[in-house]
Order: sequence, then C-alpha cells, then structure tokens
Amino acid sequence: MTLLLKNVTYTFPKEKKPIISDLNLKIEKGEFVSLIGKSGTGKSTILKLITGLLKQALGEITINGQPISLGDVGYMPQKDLLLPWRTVMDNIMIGAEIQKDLQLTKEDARNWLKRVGLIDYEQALPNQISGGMRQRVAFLRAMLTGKEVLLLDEPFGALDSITKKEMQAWLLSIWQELDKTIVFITHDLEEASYLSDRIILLKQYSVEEIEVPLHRPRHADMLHSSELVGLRRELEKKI
Ligand SMILES: Nc1ncnc2c1ncn2[C@@H]1O[C@H](COP(=O)(O)OP(=O)(O)OP(=O)(O)O)[C@@H](O)[C@H]1O
Repeated sequence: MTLLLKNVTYTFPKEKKPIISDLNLKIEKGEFVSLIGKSGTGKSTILKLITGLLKQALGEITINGQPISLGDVGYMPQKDLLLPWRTVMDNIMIGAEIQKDLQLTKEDARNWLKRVGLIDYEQALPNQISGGMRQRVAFLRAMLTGKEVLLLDEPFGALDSITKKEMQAWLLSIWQELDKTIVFITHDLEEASYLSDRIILLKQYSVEEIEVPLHRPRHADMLHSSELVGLRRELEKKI
C-alpha cells in the first residue's frame, strides 16, 4: 500500500489563493505520520482531500496507483460526528451495517470498548457521556471500519493529559497489532514526536519532513529522553 499525493493544489470555492499548493507526499504501508503546523496551514483540508470529501482541482491522490474515492480510508474528523440518537454500541457498529463484508460483531466491539474503558457505557447515548469519552467512541468507530489507512484529526485534542497518555499508549499498541497506516494531526509537538515515524511540518507555502530518531516500540520513558526533548525543541523553533 502506498498513499501518494502528487502536485496537489486546492483552492476553496470563492477564494483566490490556494490553501494547498503543489503538495507532494508519499506515505507507505504501516507508517505513522503526523501533520503539524500553525492553525490555518491546511492540515484538516489535506485529510479531507485524502478522504475524497474535497476534490482537488490539480494534482492526484492515489492508493496503490488508483485514484482515491470516498470510503477508501477510515477518518475521524476534528468534530466527532456521532449520531445523537444512537447508543455508543450502535454508533460503533455503523461501519458493519454499511459495509456488509466487514467482519465486526457486537462481541468484538465490546472487547474494544473494554480496552478503552467504556464497557459500562455501551448503551449510553452520546449526550450522556463526556467529551473525552465521545472522542474515544469516534476513534473506535473510525478504527473499526477495517480500512488500512486511518486519518485522525486531532483525536486527543480535548483530553486531559492523563487520559491523553493512556490513549497514546493504546493507539501505539493498536497500530502495531492491526498494522494500520496512520496520518495524525496534532498541535502537541511532544505527542507528534512520541508517536510518529515521520513528521510533516506545514508552513504557508512549504512543507518540511522530519524523521523521528526514536526506536520502536515506544514507551512512556522515552517522553523524557534527550532525543525526544531535543526534537520537540527543534520543532518548536521550526514552526
Ligand atoms: N469552506 C471553506 N471555505 C473557505 N475557506 C476555508 C474553508 N474551510 C477552511 N477554510 C480556510 O482554510 C484554511 C485551512 O483550514 P484547515 O482547517 O485545513 O487548517 P488547519 O491547519 O487544519 O487548522 P487548525 O489547526 O486550526 O485545525 C483556514 O484559513 C480556513 O479558514
């Protein structure tokens, strides 16, 4: 699997200047790549282009050489789009209802709920759980679509720092276990450094790629390593 963005340029309707200009990115199977950059540099727009929700006027986006189409990748948008009238369980099972070939049973879903500490909320409605819990549900829903590529738009942005650390550990273990390819947006430079193989720094008219010099598997002790602290500082300067 290779996800390729080639000379992608995108301008919002009614805008004059492109927000994404001549962007080239190559993401290989199993990679964990983070997109960072100041607010408004187009990170969320890039994910929407990859999902096919937005269509670029110039350039191409392909998976294994085939033009991407809607539904090819799993996507967790910045704002969780849980259906308010469906329980936690029924929100997670949506993928299996739409995609008949997806092997996902309620028992599987229950096991995942257990792993993210939500087993007691299976029958709760989205407005009966906290923002952080909703994010975990949205995350599970995206992950359990069975797609190899997962696009996560600031999935841990609204979590307190302890829950965030737990979710990071959980995400790393899942990523390894299920062999997913992840494109992850974050404003948290420590998080980008800790989770990723590669960081893509977006600036207004340029892109810089930075390899993360930490070995796998990652563990929480590395958060205090000189490599990570140094990288974080370097990113802060570059941004
Ligand atoms: N529908 C739209 N029409 C016109 N401009 C838009 C539209 N949606 C987003 N933009 C603009 O495009 C730019 C990029 O937005 P985008 O959400 O991709 O940035 P981002 O880097 O993800 O920002 P953040 O870090 O704040 O989430 C912003 O300046 C935004 O105002």
